[in-house]
Amino acid sequence: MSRARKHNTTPDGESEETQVSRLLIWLSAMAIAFLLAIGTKAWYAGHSTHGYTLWTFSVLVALNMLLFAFTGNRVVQKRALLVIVGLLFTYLIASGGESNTGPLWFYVFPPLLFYLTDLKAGTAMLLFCFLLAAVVFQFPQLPMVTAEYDTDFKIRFFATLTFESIFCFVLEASRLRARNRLIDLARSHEHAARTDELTGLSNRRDMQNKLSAEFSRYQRSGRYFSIALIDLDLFKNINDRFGHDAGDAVLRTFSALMETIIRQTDIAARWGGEEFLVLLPDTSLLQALTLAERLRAGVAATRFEFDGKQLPVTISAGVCSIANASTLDNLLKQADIHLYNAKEAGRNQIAPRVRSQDDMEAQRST
Ligand SMILES: Nc1nc2c(ncn2[C@@H]2O[C@H](COP(=O)(O)OP(=O)(O)OP(=O)(O)O)[C@@H](O)[C@H]2O)c(=O)[nH]1
Repeated sequence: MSRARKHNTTPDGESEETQVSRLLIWLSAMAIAFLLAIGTKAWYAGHSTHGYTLWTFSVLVALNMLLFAFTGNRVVQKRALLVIVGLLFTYLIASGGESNTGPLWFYVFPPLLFYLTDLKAGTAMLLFCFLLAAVVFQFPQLPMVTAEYDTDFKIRFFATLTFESIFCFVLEASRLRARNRLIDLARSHEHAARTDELTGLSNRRDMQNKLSAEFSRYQRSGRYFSIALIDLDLFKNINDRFGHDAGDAVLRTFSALMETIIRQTDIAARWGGEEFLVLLPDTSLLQALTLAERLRAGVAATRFEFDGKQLPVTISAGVCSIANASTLDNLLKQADIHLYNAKEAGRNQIAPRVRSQDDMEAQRST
């Protein structure tokens, strides 16, 4: 099985590895039934050694199933099954099975190999099996080799098996290609569903999920978090005076600037239009206010330009900590109220204004 297949889930949410496991169980069960039935038939037909050998293989397959049931180790189960099947086919070719029809079972091997291993390993194992068959066919006097096949059979056997192997290889390769393309497509769709196209930040839906996750974490562990709701001031004027493209450029530049200022663990999202929300895990109100102030000052100190013209860009922000809000709704409402207050107080500022902040500014101005 290909490496890429191992970590993926099917549309119904089941991992492919689980599907392979289920298939392996079915294959093993079928193999046991077949081996028991054909072994019994051989035994009744007087080929008791052949019958006993097939029964022994059915016991080995059953033991492998039991081993998997106890250990849950799929890799060992797959490898062991391949070894058992490989030994069985070697025996069937060497002994000829009943009426020299043993090699016919070999046709089961190519699809099974490609399904259980990847293309490279499957091809290598198939080549080894071809070599083994060639040796058995060519040297019937070898120890343990009891069958002899006529030339016509050998040629037809190799020709048809080669055709089947190439066919299986091409099918598996195109299946893998199509599957990888689907996975890439699903990934890019998933990314697009979470991302704001213009700024590359998380979009509102993604932020809502992250807020819910953070709130659950807070409920479980009591670890505080804060949010900052940020709005670009008089953004309509920028659009009106410099054009929509200039407005878009401001949104992009601001997003990039914000990402350089916040911590890696903080998450910034475009909440809608010219509004942004930053989620600050493990952050108190005071720390969040400090970060928001740093952002405000950073924006005020940055030269936003479009088409050689300087654009007047400032931000206002409302900050709130979960410590001051019992629910997510309340947290967002309070941040919105603070943002409104910041706008009302003249824009280019952060709210709430806590005493320490006021004090610092008062100290600075004296
Ligand atoms: N260029 C651009 N403009 C946008 C985008 N999304 C929203 N806007 C504009 O943002 C402007 C927001 O204007 P308002 O809600 O009046 O707010 P404001 O002009 O920022 O004023 P205050 O918020 O009170 O400071 C509107 O003109 C929207 O068209 C966008 O993706 N690109």
